[in-house]
Amino acid sequence: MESSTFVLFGATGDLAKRKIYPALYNLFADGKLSGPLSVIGLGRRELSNETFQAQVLDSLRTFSRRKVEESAELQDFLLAFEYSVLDVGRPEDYKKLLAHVQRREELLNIPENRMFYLSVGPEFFGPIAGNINTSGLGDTKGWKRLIIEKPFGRDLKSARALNDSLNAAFTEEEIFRIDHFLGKPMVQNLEVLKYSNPVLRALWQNRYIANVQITAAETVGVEERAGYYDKAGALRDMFQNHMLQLLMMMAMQLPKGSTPEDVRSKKRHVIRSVRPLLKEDVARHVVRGQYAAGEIRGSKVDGYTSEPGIEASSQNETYIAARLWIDDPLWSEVPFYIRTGKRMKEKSTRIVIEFKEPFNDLHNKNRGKLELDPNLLVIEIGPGEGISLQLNTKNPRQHGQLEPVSIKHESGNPDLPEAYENLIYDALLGDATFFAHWEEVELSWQWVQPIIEATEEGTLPLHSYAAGSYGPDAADELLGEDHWWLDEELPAEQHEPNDVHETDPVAIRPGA
Ligand SMILES: NC(=O)C1=CN([C@@H]2O[C@H](COP(=O)(O)OP(=O)(O)OC[C@H]3O[C@@H](n4cnc5c(N)ncnc54)[C@H](OP(=O)(O)O)[C@@H]3O)[C@@H](O)[C@H]2O)C=CC1
Ligand SMILES: O=C1O[C@H](COP(=O)(O)O)[C@@H](O)[C@H](O)[C@H]1O
Repeated sequence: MESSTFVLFGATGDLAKRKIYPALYNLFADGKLSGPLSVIGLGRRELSNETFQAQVLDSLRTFSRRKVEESAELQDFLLAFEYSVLDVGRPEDYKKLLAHVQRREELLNIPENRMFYLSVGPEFFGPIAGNINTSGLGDTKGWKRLIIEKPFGRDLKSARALNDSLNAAFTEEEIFRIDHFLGKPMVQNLEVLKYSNPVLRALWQNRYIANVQITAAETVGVEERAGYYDKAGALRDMFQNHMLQLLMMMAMQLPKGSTPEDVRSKKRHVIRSVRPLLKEDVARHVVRGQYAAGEIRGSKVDGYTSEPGIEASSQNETYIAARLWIDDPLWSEVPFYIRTGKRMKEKSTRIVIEFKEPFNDLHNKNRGKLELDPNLLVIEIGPGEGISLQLNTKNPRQHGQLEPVSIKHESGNPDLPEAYENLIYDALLGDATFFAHWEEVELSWQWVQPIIEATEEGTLPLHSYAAGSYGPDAADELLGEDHWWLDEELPAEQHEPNDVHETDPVAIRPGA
């Protein structure tokens, strides 16, 4: 990797402290950052370099995955951080910044490679990009890149306007749109799972798959983000970006050895093939919910509208579920069920693939009931990572009765790189595989636009669900004859070892 200058807008903010500094430190400690490092932090408040470095150290001590110990290396790392005052709207501050960047490039003999990370509100993205352009910061002999955070627009129109403003200063190849779900190790593993396992590769299609369920359930509520969340809701906060990205990653098919552009083009194909929703049909395919008071793991919690900063009359959704189809020969007639919500029973992000059971249908039709449990492939994305496959087998201790067992692999490694580490590393390398391309973002907004409009026009009801539950009952109806696989029904939730050594990374466990 060539060395570069990391210019961080929003260096005094929450995201920088919780995610960006720890990610840079972990990359440094893992020996992944080659050459001299130069980080220039920016914000409106006045800070000396020493105070800024002390703040960075504090954030590492609090949030870093790796232990932070006094050492010469740690001192070197901290000395790479310098601070400049910059107000987004003041052109003269960009001139000062350019001089600062150039001084450090010369001193440390760093080529003119510049990474601009915008960890600030989206209203600043356009003005910053414009000022990078006009100040000369963007005229480099090396590369320049832009990392931006979500939210990327509020709807299709604003996302397009935002993209136009970025394109005035950066090409699509230079823009790295962070979706931290794409940095999660298991999400990055999805494609490898498919192409390196002929069994899965063969089964990954409508001939064998009955339905796919993608869930991101959280136990937390709105926390301290009332101002942002009450305007965003689950649709903008999670669904339009993270959930649809998971759908694309799950459904695309790639041959081994594909390039980053292949990955993005296959993802575009998936999202482009998702059957469009008509506004008048939204209520048949989408369920919105809001949490009411309830109990999570034995503790009583307030309802959404009693949370600090939320209006008692708020109609914002904290849960959303949708049923959709991909109009592609590989996936035709396979329903994809997607749901995400706050204050749900368990924290879990997972994909469940339910396989077809033609044998069941045959027996049901001809001879009554056999009722085999379906084969399930469960991909746990977080908080723990794992893969399990539920199969049916005969239990010799129960008169040969058929019962499900699961073959399970848990990564079992708590020290995996975090999403931000993976993504910042890739951006520094210029590898855009796990970043959202503009067309993916635009097509995602296009798909959710009728949901936004139906919500605004009041034709999409808001259902209540008790905190600590699985979401509103209406979301069950969305599945017709299928049903959501609940935490306790899935192999990943079975903890009784029974004949199996607890520490086996790959083990067969008795099923439900
Ligand atoms: N926090 C999180 O977990 C996540 C955040 N994001 C996104 O990341 C971005 C940053 O979020 P977060 O760190 O939480 O926000 P904060 O409010 O904590 O920080 C905002 C930062 O922007 C700077 N800033 C604000 N106004 C100006 C200005 N006029 N000129 C220059 N700098 C300014 C502030 O510095 P100062 O006050 O010194 O000027 C501060 O460093 C947002 O787009 C957010 O949506 C995305 C995912 C998760
Ligand atoms: O982007 C967001 O993601 C988090 C959930 O992320 P996870 O990595 O903890 O699963 C969510 O809480 C937040 O509302 C949303 O903005």
